[in-house]
Amino acid sequence: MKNLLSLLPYLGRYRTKLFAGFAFIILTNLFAVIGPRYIRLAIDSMNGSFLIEHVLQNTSLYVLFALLSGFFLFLVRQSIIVTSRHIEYDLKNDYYRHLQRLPRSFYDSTSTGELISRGTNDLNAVREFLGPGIMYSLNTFFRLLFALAAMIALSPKLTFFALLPAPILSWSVYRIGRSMQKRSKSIQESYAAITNLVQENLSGIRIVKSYTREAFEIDRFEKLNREYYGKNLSLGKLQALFFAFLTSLTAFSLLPVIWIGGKSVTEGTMTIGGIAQFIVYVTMLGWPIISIGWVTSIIQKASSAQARLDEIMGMQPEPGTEGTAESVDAPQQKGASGTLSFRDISFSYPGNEDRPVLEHVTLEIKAGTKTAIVGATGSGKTSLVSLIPRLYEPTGGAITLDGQDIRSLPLEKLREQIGYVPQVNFLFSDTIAHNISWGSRRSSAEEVLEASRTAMLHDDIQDFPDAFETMLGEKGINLSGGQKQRACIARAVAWKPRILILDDALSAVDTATEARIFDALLQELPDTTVILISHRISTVKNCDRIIVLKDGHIAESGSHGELLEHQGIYFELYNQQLLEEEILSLS
Ligand SMILES: Nc1ncnc2c1ncn2[C@@H]1O[C@H](COP(=O)(O)OP(=O)(O)OP(=O)(O)O)[C@@H](O)[C@H]1O
Repeated sequence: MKNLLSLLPYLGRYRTKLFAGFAFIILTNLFAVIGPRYIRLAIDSMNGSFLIEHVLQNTSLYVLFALLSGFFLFLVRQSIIVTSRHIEYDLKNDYYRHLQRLPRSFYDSTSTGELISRGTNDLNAVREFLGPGIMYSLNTFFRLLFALAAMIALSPKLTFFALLPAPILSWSVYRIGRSMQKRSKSIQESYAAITNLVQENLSGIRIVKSYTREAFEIDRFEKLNREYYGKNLSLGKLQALFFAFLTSLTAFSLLPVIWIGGKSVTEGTMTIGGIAQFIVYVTMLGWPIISIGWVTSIIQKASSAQARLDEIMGMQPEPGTEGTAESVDAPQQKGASGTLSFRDISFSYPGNEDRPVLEHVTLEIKAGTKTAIVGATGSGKTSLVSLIPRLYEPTGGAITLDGQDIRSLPLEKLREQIGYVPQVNFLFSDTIAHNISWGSRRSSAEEVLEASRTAMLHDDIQDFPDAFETMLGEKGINLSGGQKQRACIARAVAWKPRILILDDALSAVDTATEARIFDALLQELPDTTVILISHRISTVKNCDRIIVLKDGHIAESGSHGELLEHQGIYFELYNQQLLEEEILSLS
């Protein structure tokens, strides 16, 4: 229950509407409880003589109060349920905004399906609490308060007997409610697992199809779905039992009312109209008492859902992102010249601290130079460059940009200087023009055209049905692997970065084309500091400097000529690739 306290600031934002809703709940219940008084007066007015005016007058008043109660009930829904929708809107925005600010390392250990499930299923459970949950809790409270007061005023003795089943009711609500909470928590976990499976499967549908694992995946889905279905059925059964049990228990309350009430009428201590009024109250209390069980399950469900949301919302966002202290205090950087310096950098991935990936790397990359990083797979190339935009933080040492520690720069300002093309590229379901200008809020149509030329994608685009306006992805055409990679390079170029990082960015095109594209690219961007990761010597040989990484250390460094003279790892790699080319040309 205390998990729900984190919703207080949201409730506070809409306090006026909520207070109005609170007042409307009091009014609707007050009128609902006043109404039955006129049933008593109407019945008692018939005692001995039948005066139609009395009956009409009292029944009209009863109807009037019922109408007033209905009107305020309408306003209750308008204020409380509408507020819950406002808060749901705020919560969704905050959740998504927070997800955007969480560090890259968070996404290494959390599945997308899990995050989607929390943002939909859990958030919906919280919304149900904020709307129906709060509304029915307050309604039950005031209905009980007013109806009990009216019942005691009529007959304290009869009220006592009518309430005799109440302790059994409360105990049952508590016991069954706990069991329902356990089941709904387990349902939410199952739902998250299903979402994750579907999300992963649809993303990897090409692999599933190429390995003909459709039946296997259908089977996996069915298994999880059966589990989810079974859990829902078991909760449904429990709820059905719960409601049936509570409904019959409330009927038991009528027995003592009729028995002891009847005796009071014969003794002359109560009128028949009084008994009728009393019975209306007892039936009036039926639904609020039953809804205690329902509201309990809503609250319990929302409490575990909020705990799951808080787990994510409590995670530390990336330091220096908008709204955090670091970005406010940090000095404003107006465009760097692009000299990067790695000073004694060590690094291991979060959670893998015993496995160092980089150790004591010291390296200076001068502004405007072109540096290549080569090395065996797993030697730490991607890890090294991912420290530049601070996707991860080094465990030792510091990186400076134009002499300034990058940790002291606002993250946004730092990343504004960098164009990063990762190994695994990604394009959005949007037009090719929007994909290229995406992020670079300042790109004009000419700049998009220019960037596509630099990435040597322009000719391909002209062949697309709607040129730059061609839709990509789900609703549009699919690009070839090489075209996708060049579109991602064009996006980075359109960003006009000071520093351009290309991580194996053209692996899907042949060696000669890769070298040609890079040579052109390097010439087009004379002032940009370029860091290029590639396995191909033909691509890196024209760079100013080539760094050879081996097991997280810099093993060699120099120009193509210098490294060949050195006759080390690079030399071996060169000869190996030369040999491969010769064999290929012979075959
Ligand atoms: N997110 C991660 N969490 C934990 N370990 C990781 C993670 N990413 C990479 N590693 C490990 O870090 C080491 C270096 O990986 P990295 O991707 O930097 O190598 P690389 O030289 O770029 O390799 P490749 O040429 O295959 O891309 C590898 O041992 C890899 O298993």
